[in-house]
Amino acid sequence: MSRKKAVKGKAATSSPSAGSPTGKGNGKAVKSSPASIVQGNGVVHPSRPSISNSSEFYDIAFKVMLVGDSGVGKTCLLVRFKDGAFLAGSFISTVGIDFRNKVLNIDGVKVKLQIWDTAGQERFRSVTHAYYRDAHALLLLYDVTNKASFDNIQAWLTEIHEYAQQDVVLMLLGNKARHCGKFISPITLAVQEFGVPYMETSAKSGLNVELAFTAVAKELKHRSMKDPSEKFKLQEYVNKEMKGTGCCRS
Ligand SMILES: Nc1nc2c(ncn2[C@@H]2O[C@H](COP(=O)(O)OP(=O)(O)OP(=O)(O)O)[C@@H](O)[C@H]2O)c(=O)[nH]1
Repeated sequence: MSRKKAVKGKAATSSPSAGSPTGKGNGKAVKSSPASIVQGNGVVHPSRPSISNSSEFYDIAFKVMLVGDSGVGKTCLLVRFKDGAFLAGSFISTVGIDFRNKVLNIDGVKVKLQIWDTAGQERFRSVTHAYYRDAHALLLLYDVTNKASFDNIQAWLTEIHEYAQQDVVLMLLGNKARHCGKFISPITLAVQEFGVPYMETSAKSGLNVELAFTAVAKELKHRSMKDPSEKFKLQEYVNKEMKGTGCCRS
């Protein structure tokens, strides 16, 4: 297997807010960065991301997209995974889309994840639609403390079925969860009805964040290697490794 070199992008976000597939949202602050690939008018050019070289080598690479309502914690989840830090303070909504890379060692194979952080706001929906078809995996986030974000899951799933590849790896993440015993919240129970692998995370504490990306990387690696001797079941793996049941907010 020839080893390739990873490239690194910078996360960048911005704008006022309000957004979900159903148009609901919560108005917030503005943030921007010179590394953002969003142009002045909010139009994104998928073929011209801002990238810089990095010295990390990898064997296989995949694109993973973070989607979900504005404010559920997509940017924070990515920052926690990439930098091990929590973006505390006032909520600054993402404008358009941006990405960060991380190379994971999955059973001796270097798997590069190029993780796209999308804006949850309705007004960027047409921009993010263009990226769905290239995504190998989608992490659909909701906020365990915000029922509206859970209620919007079905609308997000409809979008995903419309724009993403049929065989895309899909996982639901209930973010802002907290490890607090065996109690299982009504939302957690209801999420199981979607028949999509799910787990609960906290970008704030770091709970299960590494696991969410590792599980997806394992699934993608397993599919691409097509090794019949190696059986991998995403939900079973997550259930075995997951800490906490996420009944509380973090
Ligand atoms: N308590 C708690 N707060 C969180 C967590 N993750 C994110 N937040 C907070 O939730 C707010 C929104 O987080 P973001 O990561 O900006 O949300 P987003 O989904 O990227 O929002 P858009 O960019 O508008 O799509 C911020 O104030 C974060 O500090 C978490 O795990 N626990």
